[in-house]
Parts: sequence; C-alpha cells; structure tokens
Amino acid sequence: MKGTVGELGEFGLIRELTSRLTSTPAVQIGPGDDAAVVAAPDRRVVATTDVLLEGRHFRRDWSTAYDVGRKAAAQNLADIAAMGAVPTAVLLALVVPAELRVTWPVELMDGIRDECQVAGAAVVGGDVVRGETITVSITALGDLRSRPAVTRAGARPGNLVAVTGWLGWSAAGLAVLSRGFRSPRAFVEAHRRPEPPYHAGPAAAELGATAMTDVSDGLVADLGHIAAASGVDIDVRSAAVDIPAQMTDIGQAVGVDPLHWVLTGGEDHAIVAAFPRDVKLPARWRIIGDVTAPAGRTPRVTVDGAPWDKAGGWDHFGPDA
Ligand SMILES: Nc1ncnc2c1ncn2[C@@H]1O[C@H](COP(=O)(O)OP(=O)(O)OP(=O)(O)O)[C@@H](O)[C@H]1O
Ligand SMILES: Cc1ncc(C[n+]2csc(CCOP(=O)(O)O)c2C)c(N)n1
Ligand SMILES: [Mg+2]
Ligand SMILES: [Mg+2]
Ligand SMILES: [Mg+2]
Repeated sequence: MKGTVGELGEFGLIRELTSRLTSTPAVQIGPGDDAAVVAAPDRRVVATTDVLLEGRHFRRDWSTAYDVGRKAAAQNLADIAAMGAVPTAVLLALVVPAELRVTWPVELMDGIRDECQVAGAAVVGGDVVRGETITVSITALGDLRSRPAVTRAGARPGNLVAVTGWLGWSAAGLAVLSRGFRSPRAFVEAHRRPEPPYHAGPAAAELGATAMTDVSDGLVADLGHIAAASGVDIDVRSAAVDIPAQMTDIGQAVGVDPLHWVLTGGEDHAIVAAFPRDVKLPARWRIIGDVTAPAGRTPRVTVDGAPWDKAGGWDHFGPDA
C-alpha cells in the first residue's frame, strides 16, 4: 500500500480500514452508517474505553502497528472480561498525522480485528481525525449473559485471592526494550502483544467470584482498587506468585528484582479475583493471597503481611511516568 494518510484522505482511509473488517452474528449494522447496531441479548450493555498514546503507551521503533492494534484491543477487551462479560463489539477512534504512511493505520486495524476475533468480538465503527500524536482510543462493549456483573466492590473477609494469566512479563519486556535490547524475545513479545485470558472473566463469574479486575497498572495497585472498593485488606503471599527462572536471569542482567515486575508491572492484563474459600478453581488459577477485615481506617494491600510502601504500579501522573 503506497502513500501517506494525507494523500489518501479521510474517506479513503476509512474505506481502507473498514474494508478489512470481519463481522459476527451480533452485529446488525456495522461500519458505514451514522452508528452501529449490536445485539444485546442480556439487555444490559457493559461498556469501557481506554486510550493508547504514542510515546506514552507505545513506541513505533519498539512495536509494529499490528502489535499496537492487538494491544489496544486487548486492554479494552480485558476490561470487559474482568466484569465477567463476553466482549461483543469495539469502536476505534484514531488520531494520525497526515505524513503517516497508510500502511500504519491499516496494519493497526488488522491487529485490532484479529484480537477482537480471539475474544469473539467485532469492530463496528470508529472515527478518524488528523492530529500530531498518534492516538488510538478504543471503546469496547460486552454482554453479561444473564450473570450479575463482578465488580471491584464485592470482596469479603475470608475470601481467597487468585490470579490467571501473565504477571510481570510485559514489565520485564519494557525494561529490556528501554535498555536498548530486543531479547529475550518472550518478554519483549509479551510487552508488544499481551495475551489476556479473556475466557477466565466469565468463567470466574460462573465460579462465584466476589470481586474481579484485570491487572493493567500492577498487581498491588489493582488489588488496591479492589481493597478500596470492597473496604477490605488484601495480603499477597509473594512465594505464591510465579517467577520464572528466565525472569530471574533477566532481572539479574538489568539489576531489577523480578518480584518488583511481578507485583507492580502492568499491561499483561492478567485477571485477578476474590473467591469464597470453598471454591473449586481450575488449575490455571493460582491462589496468591487472602482478603481480611480492614486493620486500619483505610483499606490496604500488604505483601507477606508487610505494608507495600513503594508504588504498586503505573500512575500516569506518578514520578516514573
Ligand atoms: N475521564 C474519565 N471520565 C469518566 N470516568 C473515568 C475517566 N477516567 C477513568 N474513569 C473511570 O474510572 C474507573 C477507573 O479507570 P481506570 O482507567 O483506572 O480503569 P481501567 O481502565 O480498568 O484501568 P487501565 O486504564 O489502567 O486499563 C473506570 O470505571 C473508568 O471508567
Ligand atoms: C513507550 C512506553 N513507555 C512506558 C510504558 C509503560 N506503561 C505505559 S501505560 C502503563 C500502564 C497502563 O496504562 P493505562 O492505565 O493507560 O492503561 C505502563 C506500564 C509503555 N507501555 N510504553
Ligand atoms: Mg482505563
Ligand atoms: Mg481494568
Ligand atoms: Mg491505568
């Protein structure tokens, strides 16, 4: 595909992007009209939005457009799953400079489409605007399939805390890329293209999860959101959190304690949930901690019983951002 976005024009670009999309039976009216129409069998619609900004969330010399598309879709689809819902549709609002080669947004769209397909959703619309910084804003919709939503607010003292998916892999990949390396590939790939366990969200709801979230900012930070919303304390047992040997090796090479990546690294979109103690969890879940009654006035997360006084994860206005 030749030329720049500016040469192709707004409607040429929209045609190019939408021509690559696939649909699902839930999509009654897709891209091309003033709005889309998506079936909502449950009669409640789960809705979420997240933005990716060049320089802040991705770098074009670190990730391909296709990878950015996969990641942009994944971070939104994971939020739908973390409510216990099944993703149905996404919308893409895209800001691009006129000088950008057309191949970039086209490959981005391919990535978004493919990640949606993994989760069972389809792209149903969007918007394209000219601007200086590439901005990928996605809105995702989902269906609860007759189950109650699993919020951040339902964790109760006596519950156990369990996680499924990757933890710390994206952060390790980011550390490697930040130091100018391109390997180990497994971590770099995890940073470029997270693999949220979408199926685990509705499965956890079915298993009776009392609270749930995806890990976007960091395990301690995101458990902190559950603690605050539920009015409980949460203790994480660090020995229960898996640190692969390869992560220990790369931690040694770059001078970082890998436990730091696992406890505070975001962007893997693992799913973490609280469950009643008598739950029968499938093997892919690891039990990593406990919910207790709040010891002080503000609910908090401890690690091995001790307060975590460092940052628990990413904060867009924090010192490391
Ligand atoms: N600008 C905003 N206007 C309205 N609500 C917002 C805004 N920003 C965030 N929120 C709401 O605040 C809550 C927490 O947002 P946050 O973005 O931290 O959650 P998240 O999307 O799960 O995490 P992440 O963005 O790290 O993936 C969500 O319910 C979100 O809808
Ligand atoms: C170039 C570059 N620099 C830094 C990072 C790290 N980073 C950015 S946002 C975020 C947390 C989730 O964000 P949000 O809350 O917006 O979903 C993290 C860990 C990156 N991915 N790329
Ligand atoms: Mg968000
Ligand atoms: Mg989330
Ligand atoms: Mg965040």
